[in-house]
Amino acid sequence: MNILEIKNVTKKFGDFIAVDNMSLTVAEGEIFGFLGTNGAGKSTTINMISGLLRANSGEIKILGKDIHKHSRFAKKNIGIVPQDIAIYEDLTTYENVKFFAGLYGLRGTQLHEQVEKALEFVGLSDKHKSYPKSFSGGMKRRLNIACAIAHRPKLIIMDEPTVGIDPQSRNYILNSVKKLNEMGCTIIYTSHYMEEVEEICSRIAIIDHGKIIAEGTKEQLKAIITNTKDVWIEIKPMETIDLNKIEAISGVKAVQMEENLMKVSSDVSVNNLNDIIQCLINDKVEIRSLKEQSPNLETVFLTLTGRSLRDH
Ligand SMILES: Nc1ncnc2c1ncn2[C@@H]1O[C@H](COP(=O)(O)OP(=O)(O)OP(=O)(O)O)[C@@H](O)[C@H]1O
Repeated sequence: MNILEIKNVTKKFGDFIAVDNMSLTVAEGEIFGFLGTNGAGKSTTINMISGLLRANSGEIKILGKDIHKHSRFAKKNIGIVPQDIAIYEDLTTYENVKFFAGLYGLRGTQLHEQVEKALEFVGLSDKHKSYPKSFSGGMKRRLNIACAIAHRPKLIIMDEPTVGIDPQSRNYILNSVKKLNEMGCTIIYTSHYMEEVEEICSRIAIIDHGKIIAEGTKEQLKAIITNTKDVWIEIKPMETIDLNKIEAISGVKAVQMEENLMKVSSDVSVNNLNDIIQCLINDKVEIRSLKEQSPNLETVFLTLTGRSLRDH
């Protein structure tokens, strides 16, 4: 069964179209990745799913039921981990989770037990009585997750939960996502870190300017670009390169510069390495090293949008 169906949804802010006629389905049991640059429309989409924002047109269903006609049902079945940490610093860890779980109608022993379980799940049981003021960014994130899962929703939506946290908390969160999924939850995981999405997601939608421009398993997405090969060329720092000249070489699809590393994506059927090297030599650019790279989601994104996820 589909846990989420988005059909022809559009959201405008004034004249600006943040989400553009988007359609998408997520099946129960998936870890679904939402990959896009800042401003692509991910948070707007999530805010519409959670009922925080209303779409200008289109339809959103949770477990087959329209989210506005069945708003209580939808809220009960969704847990949102927002991008901006939403916790009360003057409430204790326990009180925070209790507050959010209480919003879903949990009371008494059941409320207490589920709050305890959620805290245990995120590894904050021993911080029960502490105030989150003193917490690290990673601990606040974990508390935020506990607040979103205590009412045991079937669909958990995480909006960039690993931004700005230490690597240890990041691993903790990624493992939590996998564990929640094994426990039967469906997860929508939003990120602009393609390594994370590649690691944990069963299916991925690449979103750009409010539109889904590609969707599928990572293998299916990579298949889009099997006709592309990448070469990384390291040059002497501070040297300038005329990228237009490289772009003009036969077979070259995209050129990207990151400090003194140049990435040239070319049509796999064209052998243009000599031309690229010759072009650099002609411009008296000193080459330090050169390597080929197999395709990943970053390459897919770059090929589809002409831009890098990392630029944002
Ligand atoms: N309330 C608003 N009023 C006007 N424009 C908005 C509003 N909310 C979002 N936008 C614009 O809509 C676009 C999509 O924003 P959104 O926050 O959904 O992107 P995102 O993919 O989640 O990126 P980020 O990772 O930065 O949150 C952006 O250009 C943003 O500036």
